[in-house]
Amino acid sequence: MSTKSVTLKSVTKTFIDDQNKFVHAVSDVNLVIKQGEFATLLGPSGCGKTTTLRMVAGFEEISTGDIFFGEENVNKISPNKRDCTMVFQSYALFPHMTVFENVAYGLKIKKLPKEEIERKVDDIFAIMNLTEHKTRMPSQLSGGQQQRVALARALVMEPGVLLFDEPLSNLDAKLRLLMRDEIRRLQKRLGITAIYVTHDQSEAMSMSDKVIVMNKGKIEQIGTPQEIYQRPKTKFVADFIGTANFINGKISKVTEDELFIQTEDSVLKAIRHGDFSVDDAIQMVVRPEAIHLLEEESGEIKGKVVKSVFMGQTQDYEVEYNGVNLQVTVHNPMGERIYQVGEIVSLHFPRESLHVI
Ligand SMILES: Nc1ncnc2c1ncn2[C@@H]1O[C@H](COP(=O)(O)OP(=O)(O)OP(=O)(O)O)[C@@H](O)[C@H]1O
Repeated sequence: MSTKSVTLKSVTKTFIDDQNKFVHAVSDVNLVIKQGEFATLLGPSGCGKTTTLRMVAGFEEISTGDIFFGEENVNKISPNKRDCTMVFQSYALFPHMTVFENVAYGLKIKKLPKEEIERKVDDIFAIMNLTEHKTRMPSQLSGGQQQRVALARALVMEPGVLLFDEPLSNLDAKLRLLMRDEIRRLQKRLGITAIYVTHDQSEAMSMSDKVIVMNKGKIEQIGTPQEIYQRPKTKFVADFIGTANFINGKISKVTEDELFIQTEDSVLKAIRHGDFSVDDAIQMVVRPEAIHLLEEESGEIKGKVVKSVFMGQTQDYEVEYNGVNLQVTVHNPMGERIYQVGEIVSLHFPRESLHVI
């Protein structure tokens, strides 16, 4: 299987809606997905992720810009000639064909010899444990099984690029988790380049080498799941991925690797990433699990507990600090001191947990 990189250069898509108005669905998207990489387009409904994927597949013509598979510009190549296959949310299996015939269909169209088709389909069935369902009709399979057949049908074509359009949305929560693992396992095993569209952040975080966060047709940030979570570039990214607390402040001192930030009543220290100057008004992002709560007398920075809820695996707090309610999560609270509503606590912000945007 010769997998390919995918490059988007200044790609835009403008639609004209029913009222003859322009809709800028995708604006100036630049992106490189390396060979064998699993990249996820993530963002809220309407951010342009499906349109981007459909342009890669060739289902949607691009308005301006270029798309490359490897070195080849595919702008003018029709979808059926592009070296990619798409797995859809709706499975899109042929209801009148058996599982075997569904998976063999694309190879038949390609006019491969019968024996080769049988060998390839059998191989993919073996990899995916689908052999026992070979002679069944799609209607005799569960949703999860149907989606696995749809995945087998895409993989058997040995495409240069594999595309996924929210493939797990129709499955129940437990099956979604299993399928995530299965897709990722197969993608790694085959070393195939994959582009995956979802609005589910945990899906994106758990599967991807690279996450591309989109908002209003533009890319907000590209990074590994860790980078996106720990070092969001914008407020939008911080807010969209996980739970984020925001603290306003002003830079009071800059050293080679640290920032000192003056808040209303205290000075906090953060690790410096990027260029900042003294007096810059900034906002810090801090995740709920990164804030430590200590007894009142243990530190200088004080807050008041306004909510304290036992959630089993965690104790979730809201702590009022400088007029803002911070979300604080303590994992594995067994054996930890539980603070009650109304108590004054000390807040500790480890410097690596404060990220300045
Ligand atoms: N054929 C079309 N004609 C007009 N506008 C369109 C068309 N297709 C998409 N749009 C608009 O383009 C924007 C981006 O749509 P797109 O489907 O790419 O978003 P999305 O992020 O995939 O959202 P969702 O998760 O809801 O599918 C939206 O404002 C949408 O209404």
